[in-house]
Amino acid sequence: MATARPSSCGRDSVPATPRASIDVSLVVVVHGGGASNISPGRKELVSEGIAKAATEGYNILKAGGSAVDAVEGAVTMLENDPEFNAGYGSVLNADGDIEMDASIMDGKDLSAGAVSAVRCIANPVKLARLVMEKTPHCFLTGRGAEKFAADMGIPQTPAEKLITERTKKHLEKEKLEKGAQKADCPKNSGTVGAVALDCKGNLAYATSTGGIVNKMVGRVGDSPSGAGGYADNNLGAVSTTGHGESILKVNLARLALFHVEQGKTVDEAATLALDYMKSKLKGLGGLILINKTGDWVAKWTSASMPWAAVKNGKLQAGIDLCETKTRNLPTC
Ligand SMILES: NC(=O)C[C@H](N)C(=O)O
Repeated sequence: MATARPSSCGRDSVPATPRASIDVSLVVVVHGGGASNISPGRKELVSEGIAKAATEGYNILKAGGSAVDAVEGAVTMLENDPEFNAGYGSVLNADGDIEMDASIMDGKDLSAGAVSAVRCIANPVKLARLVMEKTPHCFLTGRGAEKFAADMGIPQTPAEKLITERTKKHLEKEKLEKGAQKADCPKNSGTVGAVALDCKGNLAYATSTGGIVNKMVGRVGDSPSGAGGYADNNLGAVSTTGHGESILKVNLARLALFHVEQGKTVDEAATLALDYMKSKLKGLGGLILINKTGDWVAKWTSASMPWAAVKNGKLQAGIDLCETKTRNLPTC
C-alpha cells in the first residue's frame, strides 16, 4: 500500500494533511492511473502532464470556477495528453479500436453524468458533463451518446487521430502475450481522474479512460460508474483507477466514502477500501480522495500511480512510493 504524503513516507497510514482547516481551502488532486512500473524514459513526461493538469484545475478554482469546472478542466488536459490512457492516447480494444468511458459528479446535489464505449470524440469528460447538465439522464452509451454529442455540436475526431504508435505497440504486445486481464497485474495504466473542493465548499470528481488494452468490444469498466468516482458534499470526492472489474465488484469509490462516513481519516478510508479489494479479489488499483474539510490523500496498491495535488498554492506530486516532490506551480 503506497500513500502520497507531504514530507515523509512509509507503509503506515498517516493523514496526508492536517485535519480540520478553519476556512475552506481550494484543493485539487489528480491521478494518471494505477500502473505497473513507468519506464524511466516516460517518467518526466508523465510528471509534467500530471502537474500541469493539477495546476489547471487549481487555476480554475482560483479564478472563481466551481469544483465541477476544475475537475473537467484538469481531466480535459490529461485527455489531450498522449501519455495517458484517456482521450488521445486511449488504449486499444481487441479490434484495434478505441472505446472510451468517462463520468463526472457534482457533490452539491449529486447530479451526475457518464458516457461509455464512445468513439471519435476527443474529450469524453466534456460529453459526460453535457449528459449531466443537458439531459434528464445520468448515463448514455455507444451510438446514443455519439448522437447526443453531434446534437450538442461536439466535432467528430477521426479514430486515427486518437490512436498513437505507443498504443498500437501496446496492443500488439498484449496479443502476443495473450494478455489475460489479471486483477493483480494492472498493466493497463493511464486512466485519469480529478477531485476538487471549491471556495463554496462544493466537491466534485471526474474520471476518464480508454479502459484496458485488448478488452472485448463493448466492455465497460468502472470509470463511468459510482465505483470509478463519487462526490457528495457531506462526505468527500473520490476518483479511482485500477482493475475495473474488481473496482466494480467492491464499488470502490463509494466504499472509501463509506469509511469517511464512519469517521475515518482520508488515509484510513483509502487504506481500508483498497485493502478490502486486494484481500477479497486480489484487485490492485489506486484512488484520490478529498473530504469536506479539504484533507486529501492519494493512495495505491499497484506498483505506481502518478498523482499531483495543489492546496494553498503548493504543488506536491509523485509517481512511486517515497517520491513526493514539492514544487512551484508550473505555468500552463
Ligand atoms: N487503468 C484503469 O484504471 C482502467 C479502468 N479502471 C478500467 O478498468 O477501465
